[in-house]
Amino acid sequence: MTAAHLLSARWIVPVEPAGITLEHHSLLVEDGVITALLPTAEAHRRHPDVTETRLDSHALIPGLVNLHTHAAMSLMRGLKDDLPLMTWLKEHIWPAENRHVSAEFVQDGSLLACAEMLRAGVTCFNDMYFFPEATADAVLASGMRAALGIITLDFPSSYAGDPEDYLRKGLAVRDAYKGESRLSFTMAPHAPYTVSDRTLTKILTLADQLELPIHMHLHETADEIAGSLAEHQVRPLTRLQALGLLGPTLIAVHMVHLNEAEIELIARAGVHVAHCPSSNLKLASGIAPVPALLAAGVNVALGTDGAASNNRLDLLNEARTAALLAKGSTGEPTALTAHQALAMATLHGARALGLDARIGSLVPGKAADIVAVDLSELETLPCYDVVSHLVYAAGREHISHVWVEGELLLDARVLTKLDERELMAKASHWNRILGAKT
Ligand SMILES: CSC[C@H]1O[C@@H](n2cnc3c(O)ncnc32)[C@H](O)[C@@H]1O
Ligand SMILES: [Zn+2]
Repeated sequence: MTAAHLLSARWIVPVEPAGITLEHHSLLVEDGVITALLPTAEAHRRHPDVTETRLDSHALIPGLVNLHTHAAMSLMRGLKDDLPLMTWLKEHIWPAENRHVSAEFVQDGSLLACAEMLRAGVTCFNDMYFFPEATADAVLASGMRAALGIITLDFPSSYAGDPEDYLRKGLAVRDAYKGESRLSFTMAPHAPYTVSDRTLTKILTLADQLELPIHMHLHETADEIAGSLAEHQVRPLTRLQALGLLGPTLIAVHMVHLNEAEIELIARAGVHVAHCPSSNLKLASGIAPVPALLAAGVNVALGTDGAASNNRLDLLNEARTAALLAKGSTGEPTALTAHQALAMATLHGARALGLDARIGSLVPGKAADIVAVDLSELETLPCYDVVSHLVYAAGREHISHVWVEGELLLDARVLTKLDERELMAKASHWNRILGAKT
């Protein structure tokens, strides 16, 4: 996109202010930033010489924010299905990771995931995986944004030997990519059952010193709670509270098993929740109490989790699933509206990452991270309510264009910076390696 550009669309859903859909409006984008949102006729009068992209049957929405994934696990999609979390992890995923995960694996898997996410309208994702430097390179090649986890586990992997080693390596990656405006970092202890009190305390100190969010799986399964009661005599949240981890920098992933007191506790502490409905359903972990969390004032956003447990990196589908689950589990059709679901897929994720001053809605002053959805296909006709269609009727196949900082990354469903054939060849290569019987 040139220095100044008009994006004119049939509809614009800015997400902020909430509940608004504008018809026949334009976004003026200058040097990657939205500088005006105005009626198209007025935009033509005021800016007659500015180049324009006309999207006459499309809705423009903010880029989607995937608040929890393991991008490189796209190469493990469908490797092992239909198991509960701990059997899946201990008997299949962790052994496969120990044998196969390298910087090359992570780079190829992350590129594949970036391609899939861009084609699904995701412009920013919050990642937690081994070799984050390889994910960083993939993100920069794709043009997306990402928050990368400085991961920690108390056991060794093909990436690091002990918690100090994990932290040293992760912090070095953060130093190496300083100044990359599309990258940020989080402290990412894997889960309460894989990280000790001593390591968690160290991570909290680092997070405070470096002003980084903390990204952690939490209260995912009933077994996790039972294990914590057996080992620590308290539930995981109580343990983290005692360690001082509960606060507005914590992004707690899953939060399926919560009692009323815990919902109040995290609301008061300002903890953010990454709700991953498809992963929770597929691993039979349970259903997170999202309506109760929202009623308590918790910022709830959406994640796909990795492609090995979902098996799609499709955030619009998570918005639909979240809305349907909330209604079905409460018997209340207004428990989670389409507008709320879209806000969870955009602004709420940006807020959890501390990026809501820059992304998450289409308002002047924010970066031009924009998605165009084509609503002229027969699956989305007729159209009475655009937001209803975005959440309940449209699919990722209707996403036509994606921009990050005004840079066109998906043009009529074609990736502009990534080579789809090369990605497919790499996926086949790893398919042969991980699929080989030994
Ligand atoms: C420290 S790198 C991330 C680590 O997490 C594993 N993982 C993937 N999905 C889940 C999940 O739903 N709960 C817990 N852990 C998960 C992944 O395989 C890596 O080992
Ligand atoms: Zn996860």
